[in-house]
Amino acid sequence: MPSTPSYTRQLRIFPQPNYPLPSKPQPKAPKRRMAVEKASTIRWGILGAGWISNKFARSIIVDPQSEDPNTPRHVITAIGSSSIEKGKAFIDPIYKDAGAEYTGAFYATYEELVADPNVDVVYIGTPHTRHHPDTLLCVRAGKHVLCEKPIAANHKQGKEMVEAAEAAGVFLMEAIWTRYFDAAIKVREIIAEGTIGQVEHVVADLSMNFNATDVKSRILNPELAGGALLDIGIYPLQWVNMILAPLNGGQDPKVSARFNKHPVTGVDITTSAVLEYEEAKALATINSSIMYASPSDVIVYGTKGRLFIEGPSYQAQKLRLKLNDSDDEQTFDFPYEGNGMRFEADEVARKIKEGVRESPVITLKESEQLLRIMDEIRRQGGLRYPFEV
Ligand SMILES: NC(=O)C1=CN([C@@H]2O[C@H](COP(=O)(O)OP(=O)(O)OC[C@H]3O[C@@H](n4cnc5c(N)ncnc54)[C@H](OP(=O)(O)O)[C@@H]3O)[C@@H](O)[C@H]2O)C=CC1
Ligand SMILES: O=C1OC[C@@H](O)[C@H](O)[C@H]1O
Repeated sequence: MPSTPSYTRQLRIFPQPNYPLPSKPQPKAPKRRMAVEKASTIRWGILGAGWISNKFARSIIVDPQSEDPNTPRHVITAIGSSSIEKGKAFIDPIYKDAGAEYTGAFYATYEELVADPNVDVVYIGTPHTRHHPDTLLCVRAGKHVLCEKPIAANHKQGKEMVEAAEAAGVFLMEAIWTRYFDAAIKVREIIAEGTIGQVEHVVADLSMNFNATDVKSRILNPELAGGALLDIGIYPLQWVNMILAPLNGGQDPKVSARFNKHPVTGVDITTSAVLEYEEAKALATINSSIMYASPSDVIVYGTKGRLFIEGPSYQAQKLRLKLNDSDDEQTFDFPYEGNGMRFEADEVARKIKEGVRESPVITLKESEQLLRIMDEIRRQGGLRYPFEV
């Protein structure tokens, strides 16, 4: 007779993760604009006057600035765009909305922007395939860089960028802004304190109906490294990796992935992947689609309870905690004014002033790891970009 199987969980000893915090947690946004005595100023150049650059510039100029005196004050000193007219149409309304006037420079080439001595750090808001050449241009000119996500279209490009930044001795960070919200900091705290026990499974999603029809757009165009994974799938992936990678001994997770592809351009439009973090003894599922809208939540299941991160998962501000030994659910709200991109900008400014070359909240090693994972997901899904062939 075979012995009755025991479903009792074997006692497993898990290290609790020691998640990094931003160098100084952001104080709550003030209700009224306040004059804050600042230790110093950080001078931004904006490269690419497109949609997200607009959000970023607004967040650091129009939204309330951090009250922390050690967080430098943000100013924009240069705009690099395909034309001076576009640059002006981009920045003038932003400064006007802040009750000020833009007095910085305009450049019609990115090369001129990186030669401007009045720029400390460049925000790169260009399409995915431009991140590699644009970052190389900036760091080789001695500029610090905050580069939009994904930091590169593939790992080969990302590795070169990291090496170039190291060689130049400048700061480089991938703009995973999600990690700098108070809600994300709280998630790291709750898990690190062991409140939900050992993390067994993370289920993370970001799906939005883009109604994308233009096959030349950066969302659908493989020449611009389009597709759901690189544009929005990176958010569920970064949540999962933020939670599980510190418990996985530096190893990449094992990947099992499938794509639903665009009928014309072949980029992934709906993406699912199971990730196995072997050493952490945990699984994760990431889902992302540009064909439908979902609640876009993240749920972290632990042995003592679950943590629900309310969507959209790129910009969390509400958490719900349900422990096994209680019928109640605890809610945590982290409201903020504006779109919240200023929190990552604050981290960049503080780190540059501290003289360090990266942020512990999203290290360059992890950015490289995210690229390796996405490369593998694309390999299994059968998506190679034209510039990779
Ligand atoms: N953090 C977030 O929430 C978000 C991040 N993003 C990321 O930001 C990046 C840009 O996205 P988004 O702002 O939507 O893109 P847009 O197309 O709106 O803007 C990109 C800008 O890059 C410049 N550019 C340089 N080369 C090219 C090229 N070959 N084709 C098109 N534009 C070019 C243009 O500016 P110019 O003519 O002025 O030089 C253009 O306006 C992407 O990497 C995306 O993943 C996007 C949205 C949200
Ligand atoms: O980062 C992003 O988040 C929001 C989306 O609208 C956008 O396309 C994407 O790049």
